[in-house]
Amino acid sequence: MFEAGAIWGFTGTTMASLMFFWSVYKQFVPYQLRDYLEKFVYKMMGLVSNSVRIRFTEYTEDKGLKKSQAYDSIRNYLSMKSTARAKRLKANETKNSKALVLSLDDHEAVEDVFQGVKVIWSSSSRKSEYQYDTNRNSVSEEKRYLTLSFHNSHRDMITETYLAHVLREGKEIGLKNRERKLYTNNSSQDYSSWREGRWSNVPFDHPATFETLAMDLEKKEGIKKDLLKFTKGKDYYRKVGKPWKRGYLLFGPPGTGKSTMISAMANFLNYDVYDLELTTVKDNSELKKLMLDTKGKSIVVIEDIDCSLDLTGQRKKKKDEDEDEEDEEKKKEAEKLLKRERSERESKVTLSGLLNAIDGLWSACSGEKIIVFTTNFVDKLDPALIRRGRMDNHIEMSYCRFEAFKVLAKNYLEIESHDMYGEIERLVEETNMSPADVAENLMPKSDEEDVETCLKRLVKSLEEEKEKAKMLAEEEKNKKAEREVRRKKKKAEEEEKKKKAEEEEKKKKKKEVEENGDVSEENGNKI
Ligand SMILES: Nc1ncnc2c1ncn2[C@@H]1O[C@H](COP(=O)(O)OP(=O)(O)OP(=O)(O)O)[C@@H](O)[C@H]1O
Ligand SMILES: [Mg+2]
Repeated sequence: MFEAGAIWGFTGTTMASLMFFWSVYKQFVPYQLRDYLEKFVYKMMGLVSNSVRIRFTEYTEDKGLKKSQAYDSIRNYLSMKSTARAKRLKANETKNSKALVLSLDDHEAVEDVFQGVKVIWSSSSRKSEYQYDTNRNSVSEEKRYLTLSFHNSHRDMITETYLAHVLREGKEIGLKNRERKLYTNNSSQDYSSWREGRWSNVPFDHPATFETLAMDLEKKEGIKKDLLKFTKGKDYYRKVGKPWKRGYLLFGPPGTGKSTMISAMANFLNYDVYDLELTTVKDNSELKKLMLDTKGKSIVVIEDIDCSLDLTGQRKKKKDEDEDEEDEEKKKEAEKLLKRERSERESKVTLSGLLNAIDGLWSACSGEKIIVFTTNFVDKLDPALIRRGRMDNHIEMSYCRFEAFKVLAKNYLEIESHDMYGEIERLVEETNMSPADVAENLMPKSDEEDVETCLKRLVKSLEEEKEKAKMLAEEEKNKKAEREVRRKKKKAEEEEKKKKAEEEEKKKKKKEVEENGDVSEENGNKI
């Protein structure tokens, strides 16, 4: 008995040669006859070969000549196979792709084996000469297509399993090779007046990675694991009935790497980034549309959420209570309030609108999405906004400690250790300096500056910072003591006032009693 594979091994190769022969020489046949002859040739081949052919065209004609996604995915898949096997390749510079895309050249064939079954892919093109341009001139247009040929006995496996495998793999390759984008929302005014899309984009090319991110190593590994688990969790999320998305809240003082972390996340996952500027969003429905316009495999970012909108329910109340806040803190707060008030005038997005945008019913439209909020003041956010399930992972970005310093020193000075490390370790653990400031000190300012100069500058800065912090703490202590004295004085004055008022009251009452007594005496005498 003959094995189907064996027959295909013989006839398949013959067929591929015949197809190749036909695709090369058909151009010499008048095009009026070509379709007719092609049908005939394929019919004859079908009779002797037992092979099945599926054709995938570059453009889907039924959708007004839209580029076929299946064709692109197959081309990506074949580019992987053909670079290794085919003799003639074609290099394309494709829009949205960061590298050249190599694919099968026209009239070239390549073999693929899946679950022990051999298939042949061939690439062809056909010139159609009955197209007309806008001036009614006849123009020829090349229509490309890929043909998959296989033995009839594998029809079910190929159509059900193999094709799904090819499309899936091809899509993955396409996503990996695509040029990633940084999107930013156009203000509602621009959007309506200029008829632009809701999002504008530029190529995303931030160099930050988890390797260059300075933070506690254990924490960093935890975040990477969490992200990887998320990307592989499609089935899991479906099983537990949750939309496939995850929220991260990054909080910490300025310059601790919150924005850098977002870029590192995007580079790690190969995702696009949507930087959502809430202050320019007109209202809740606009926000909903913006979110609907975002694609999967992306990170939606809202920076400085505490000053984007009036989402901080407790802020005013808290401000009244905490009269003892530092001056600097007050200044920052005032600035943020001003920014917020300005934004309130422009935007009518409310807390509930934002909550809906994050996890309303429709937010699950396109899966695999990460939402990141950043803030300098985590305590001031409404708990509803950051509860687990909405912001699943709360990550504190802290001042630079020794672990983080070592990463920065490796990035900026290419060193792993130095005699001064002991001193620096002690200083960074005692001082609150942001990684941004540490990095600035480590960066050589000229070619003459060597490692030692940079480390010395850092030590000097750390010492100054420590001294400053000490002075500030002292000042704060004095201020606190002064405030306590003032408070006590105020209390004593109030008590004195109260005492005086009580005495006055007593005197008044006594006088009244005395006067009333006189009157009653007078009245008594009269009676
Ligand atoms: N953890 C870090 N690792 C590496 N570089 C860092 C880190 N933190 C800060 N930097 C450096 O400092 C610069 C500023 O950091 P970044 O913008 O990420 O801070 P941020 O926390 O977002 O600050 P803000 O709260 O003001 O937005 C970055 O360009 C980066 O070079
Ligand atoms: Mg930032």
